[in-house]
Amino acid sequence: MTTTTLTALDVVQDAPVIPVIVLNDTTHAVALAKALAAGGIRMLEVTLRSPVALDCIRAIAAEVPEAVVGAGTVRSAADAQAAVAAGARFLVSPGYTSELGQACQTLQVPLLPGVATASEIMQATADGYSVLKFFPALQSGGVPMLKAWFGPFGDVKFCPTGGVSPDNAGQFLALPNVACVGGSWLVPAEALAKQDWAAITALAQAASRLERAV
Ligand SMILES: O=C(O)C(=O)C[C@H](O)[C@H](O)COP(=O)(O)O
Repeated sequence: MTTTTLTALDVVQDAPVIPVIVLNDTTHAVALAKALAAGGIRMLEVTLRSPVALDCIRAIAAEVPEAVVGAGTVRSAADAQAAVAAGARFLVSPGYTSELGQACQTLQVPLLPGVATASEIMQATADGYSVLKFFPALQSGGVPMLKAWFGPFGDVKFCPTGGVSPDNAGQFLALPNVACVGGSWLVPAEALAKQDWAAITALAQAASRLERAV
């Protein structure tokens, strides 16, 4: 897939789970991306939460062609520009502003905007975004909320993130308006610190085998 053809739907349909990754050590980035891709998880959300996040995105983009690196925790147009300049091929935001939506359209980069209310869904869809991150999913109503949204927003696909785990992922993925889920459990801090790439590949394999309705 090239940057120009990747769509938000491509991002959410590639695998049942998008890993939410926090990296504090640039030297871990390439090995981690390879470990996840080896387990069938190619769409990787590297959060802009650490000072080295952009360097990690740059390294994965340059050295792991089997993965598609994106940036998470994108909060502003400036974040979006910096992430794309580093090589991010999709962006994920915890919330939504029209300024961010406009910036991503100018950058021609797919965005999964974060929403937690009907009004936010209406704002994002009015701006042309129909593949949305539901964040924080569990805390904002979880599965019952998604069922309620399916009525008025049946054309919208969601990636619930926040509080999703192997224990409840199946309940989210069984819904007709859930394309995939996001979660941090594929990259446990302990496994990362120990550079236990085999453990991370095993978690990715299990995640890529989760059944989904969409
Ligand atoms: O930083 C962001 O922009 C985020 O997307 C926050 C993440 O969605 C949550 O940190 C997911 O966390 P878990 O509940 O541990 O899976």
